[in-house]
Amino acid sequence: MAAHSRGATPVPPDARPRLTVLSGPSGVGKSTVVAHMRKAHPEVWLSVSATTRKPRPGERHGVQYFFVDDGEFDKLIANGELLEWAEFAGNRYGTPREAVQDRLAAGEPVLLEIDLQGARQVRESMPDAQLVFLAPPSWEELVRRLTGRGTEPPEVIERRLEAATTELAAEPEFDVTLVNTSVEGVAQELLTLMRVV
Ligand SMILES: Nc1ncnc2c1ncn2[C@@H]1O[C@H](COP(=O)(O)OP(=O)(O)OP(=O)(O)O)[C@@H](O)[C@H]1O
Ligand SMILES: Nc1nc2c(ncn2[C@@H]2O[C@H](COP(=O)(O)O)[C@@H](O)[C@H]2O)c(=O)[nH]1
Repeated sequence: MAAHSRGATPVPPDARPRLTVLSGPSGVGKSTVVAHMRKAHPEVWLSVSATTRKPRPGERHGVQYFFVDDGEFDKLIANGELLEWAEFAGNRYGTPREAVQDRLAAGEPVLLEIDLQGARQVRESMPDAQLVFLAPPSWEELVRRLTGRGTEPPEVIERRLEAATTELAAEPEFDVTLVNTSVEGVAQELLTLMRVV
């Protein structure tokens, strides 16, 4: 099944987007889509963020995230080591700057999977970045996915859904919207937008 896009793809045919940002409400399926895409295309480089969130079962330091405490996160900010950072649902998350810059300098496509606040910061600091919004097929399906994942207690789900209303309202700020009806379809669309295939 194909993914649905809203709006024309804004990428000029002769340009290779150098930095792509994938955002969307918690539970919409960003990590699932990116994992699917990278299974077939391991050459797509995904930035590993730093976070103060505690690891979920199975998550490993340096793979899904660099898990740091508040003091370490403060130092990353103070030393200018983060390209962007934000507080989301009670934890802080940020993109390590140097690794992104190294990849861009090497001419490789770079993917960031970050929240709306981070996407806005990247838009400011790197106006050439391509901002992609991943939308759920419906609010009910978003709630189903976030709850069904089973990784957060009800009060955290509540906070994330509260943030989701703000994030969904910000969809028009993005260059393109992909509706996550099919993981395979969205992964394919993302590869096309990144000019990987
Ligand atoms: N197209 C889809 N159809 C049905 N279920 C899906 C689809 N895409 C993802 N899911 C499921 O939705 C749940 C949330 O997905 P995922 O963890 O990838 O979301 P996320 O956007 O990365 O969330 P967060 O921002 O909280 O990290 C998972 O259980 C995943 O298997
Ligand atoms: N602004 C940033 N947001 C980030 C970053 N890394 C992840 N995220 C976003 O946080 C939420 C919650 O993630 P979870 O793993 O706790 O479910 C989600 O929207 C991520 O996309 C980052 O470096 N900067």
